[in-house]
Amino acid sequence: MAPKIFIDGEAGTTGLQIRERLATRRDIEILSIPAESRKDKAVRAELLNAADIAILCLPDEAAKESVSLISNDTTRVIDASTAYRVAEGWAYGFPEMSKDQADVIAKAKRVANPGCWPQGAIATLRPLVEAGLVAADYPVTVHGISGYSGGGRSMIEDYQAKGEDAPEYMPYGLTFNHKHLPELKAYAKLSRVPLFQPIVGNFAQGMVVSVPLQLSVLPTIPKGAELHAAIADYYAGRKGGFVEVAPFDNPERTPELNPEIYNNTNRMRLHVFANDDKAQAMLVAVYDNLGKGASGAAVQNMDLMLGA
Ligand SMILES: NC(=O)C1=CN([C@@H]2O[C@H](COP(=O)(O)OP(=O)(O)OC[C@H]3O[C@@H](n4cnc5c(N)ncnc54)[C@H](OP(=O)(O)O)[C@@H]3O)[C@@H](O)[C@H]2O)C=CC1
Ligand SMILES: CC(=O)N[C@@H](CCC(=O)OP(=O)(O)O)C(=O)O
Repeated sequence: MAPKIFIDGEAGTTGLQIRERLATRRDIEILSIPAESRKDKAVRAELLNAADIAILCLPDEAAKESVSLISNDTTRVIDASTAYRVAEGWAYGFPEMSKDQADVIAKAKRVANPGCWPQGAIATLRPLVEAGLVAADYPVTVHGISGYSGGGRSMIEDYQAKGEDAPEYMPYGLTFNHKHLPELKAYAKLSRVPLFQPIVGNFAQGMVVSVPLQLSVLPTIPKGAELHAAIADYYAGRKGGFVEVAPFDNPERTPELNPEIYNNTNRMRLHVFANDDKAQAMLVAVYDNLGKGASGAAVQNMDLMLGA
């Protein structure tokens, strides 16, 4: 029998994109909730308990409610919200993050899908921290730009309603308390909370996440090529992964840093730029906030859990 998948929140931004990605799949059965019942606890409870895998595409509180409505021992969960990303008993749903993480996810009953922002910074920083090239207590700064779909249905409606009057460039997170900080610190293996300052751009989808590095403050100053080699080695030979590393190159500018180029794919491409004379570098990840940043990652995790 085909495994049953229930997307709780299937009418939202992330849920809809998961549905689209699964629309042609014949190896799974989608349990769909009638639109008028989508917030009805009893109907949700029934579908949650009937599912082999429930994918939660809900605000944090509603995701916690869904988990509490599961009364059996068989339904496995992928949660797209922030609720469980550093919680005990939950596997972090970034399969490429380490050599064994895909196996951990494949066996897990509870998987927390990563936040869109942290994934790019974890992908570039973790290999360097593990290799000892960037100290765990280095005062990391992360910044980036995301399309407005990152803010879900309400932000999409707001940008679309404003049309040409919508802001082209809107920095936020200015209290430096973004909800992604705990997972970013934990899975990049940092001992200090990073400074994270994101931006929303007036485009729907896609993102660029950057980590500038002042290498001169490190006890041993690595060259740009060493940073690149460590990152490239880290992801080399990972079967079925979606993280790729661009060749080491030092252009003044490049069209590869267009946030929209991997839209509607699950790709994440990493870049290292450096000036060895100045002991400066910048790590950059480019991907789709709704692909590897959300819905694509959820489908990747579902496939791992199904052994597909
Ligand atoms: N957009 C993105 O790029 C990413 C989003 N996420 C996370 O994924 C989750 C979903 O986000 P997103 O799809 O953007 O958000 P949306 O606001 O687009 O969708 C959320 C959906 O959940 C529904 N919902 C709200 N409360 C309940 C409830 N109690 N019971 C059932 N359904 C409910 C909403 O209905 P209604 O609109 O009628 O309230 C809406 O359809 C969030 O936790 C978000 O933080 C994670 C990574 C990236
Ligand atoms: C542009 C924008 O507003 N983006 C969202 C992040 C979206 C995301 O990653 O979702 P989670 O909330 O589930 O982590 C934000 O910064 O809060």
